[in-house]
Amino acid sequence: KDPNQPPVVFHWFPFLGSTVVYGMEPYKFFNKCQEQYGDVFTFILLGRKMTVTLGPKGNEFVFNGKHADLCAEEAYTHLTTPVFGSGVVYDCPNHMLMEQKKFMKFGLTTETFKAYVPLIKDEVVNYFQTSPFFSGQSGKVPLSTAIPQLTLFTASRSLQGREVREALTTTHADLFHDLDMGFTPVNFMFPWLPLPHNAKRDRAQKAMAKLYLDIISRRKSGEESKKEIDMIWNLMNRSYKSGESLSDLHVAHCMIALLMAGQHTSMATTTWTLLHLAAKPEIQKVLYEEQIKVFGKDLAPLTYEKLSELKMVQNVVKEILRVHPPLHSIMRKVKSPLHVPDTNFVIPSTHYVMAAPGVSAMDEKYFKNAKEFDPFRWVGHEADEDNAEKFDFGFGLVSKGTASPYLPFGAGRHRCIGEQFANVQLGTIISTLVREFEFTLPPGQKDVPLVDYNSMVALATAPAMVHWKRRA
Ligand code: HEM
Ligand SMILES: N#Cc1ccc(COc2ccc(/C=C/c3ccc(C(F)(F)[C@](O)(Cn4cnnn4)c4ccc(F)cc4F)nc3)cc2)cc1
Repeated sequence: KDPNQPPVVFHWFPFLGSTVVYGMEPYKFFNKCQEQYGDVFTFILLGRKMTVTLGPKGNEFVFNGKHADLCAEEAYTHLTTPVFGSGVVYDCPNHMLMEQKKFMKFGLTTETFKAYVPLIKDEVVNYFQTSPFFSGQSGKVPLSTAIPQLTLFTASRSLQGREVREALTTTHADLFHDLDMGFTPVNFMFPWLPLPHNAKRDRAQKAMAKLYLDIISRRKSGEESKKEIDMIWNLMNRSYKSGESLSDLHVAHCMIALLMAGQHTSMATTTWTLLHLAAKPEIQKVLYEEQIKVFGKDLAPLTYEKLSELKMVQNVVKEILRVHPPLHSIMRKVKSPLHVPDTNFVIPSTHYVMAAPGVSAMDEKYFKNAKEFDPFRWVGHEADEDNAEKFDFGFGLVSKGTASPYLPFGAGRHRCIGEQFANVQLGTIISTLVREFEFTLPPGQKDVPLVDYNSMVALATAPAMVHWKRRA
């Protein structure tokens, strides 16, 4: 027992360690360990030594650690590169990822969001006008089936572009599913296992990349006029500071990365939102009244400018991300022995570090009635992050999120660049659905379903059924 190393969580079997109890219920595991060992402890995850640092200071330690000491690409590349493709995100040096994120942000401007809102709204209306789950005056819908389709259609029509939208519902629908099956924690643990689903994943990755390459070459030959602004147009013909251009293949791989990023986080967040609104109809009423206040009693069409006036929609999204942050574990590989501030601990370079911002986001110390879904708690805190300290890592100013208990989009060098797009997509979907329907949980069901942690993001256990009724 080395006094300079964090305590190791008790476990019966070497290698397996705490894998199952962590994998099944990460938060229950983290809270139990926090009570027993404090904010810094090490557990064994399939033979890997994971040193967890909890609380605002623990979040700060991982998110704002020096890139020389903490490496994201070594922690994630086995999971992401087989799915996204080579040469991008975690399959390249960090300074190139910083430039890729800068390119991506160039494609996520106010002008693009203004164009995206009507496209997203049309996809939502088209969905519930054609989906068998939404025929008649009332009915029920399994959100675990419906929402992944809704988020895929809305994100592909806007950010991905029309050709990708068409392909994902026809020629490439099954390929997307095969690729998606490869984006799972099991691969995180056993990337090298020659499982059949990995062969399908690899075939799907090549086919998806080819779809983007064909679109890019058609656009370069002038066949397609630049009448719409999607992320493919934005990434084409970009060059790094070194002068090296972002190749068409790497554009394709960045687009797959953005497709996977947006799909999993948005479908989880949209599903949890509808479940919590169904559990609290009084909040749906407040949202509906806000639509009337902002758009008039005839409910004028949604616009990007007006979305920012929908404070209650924003508070609902903030509260959903507090109670259900999609990414429950943030990991880095330790590159050199690392002292943990305010402790005697030095973490050796054989370890990984893990942050779990969701633990402090659900801690009574920072949020009263932390377990309660209460969007009103955010009223008056609209601009909290705007005052946080900001820094530019190469893709624009981001908040360093210094020692904050609430970091659903991370902080520092690896902070999310999709936050604004996610808020536009979620805000438009929620507003369009609330105008049209009232949702309730199935009769007799008191609360939202349990969390299924076996996917890449914290999902609602299927089928996540809700009942709906068309508004008069
Ligand atoms: C509710 C929606 C979302 C949430 C909660 C979310 C959360 C996060 C978090 C926590 C990180 C930091 C990961 C780490 O530090 O290891 C991150 C990074 C990132 N996210 Fe998101 N994300 C969301 C949506 C999106 C969307 C829609 C996109 C793309 C359009 C996106 C693209 C990215 C990228 C490119 C990174 C950078 C990864 C890095 O620098 O290592 N995210 N996101
Ligand atoms: N037996 C067993 C057993 C054991 C353990 C378990 C549970 O173990 C775990 C461990 C970790 C995790 C999730 C972490 C994690 C990290 C990174 C990423 C990501 F990189 F992919 C992402 O950040 C995602 N992202 C960001 N923004 N939007 N999406 C991203 C970045 C850039 C990008 F361009 C595209 C991206 F999409 N995804 C997920 C889930 C489960 C289950 C079973």
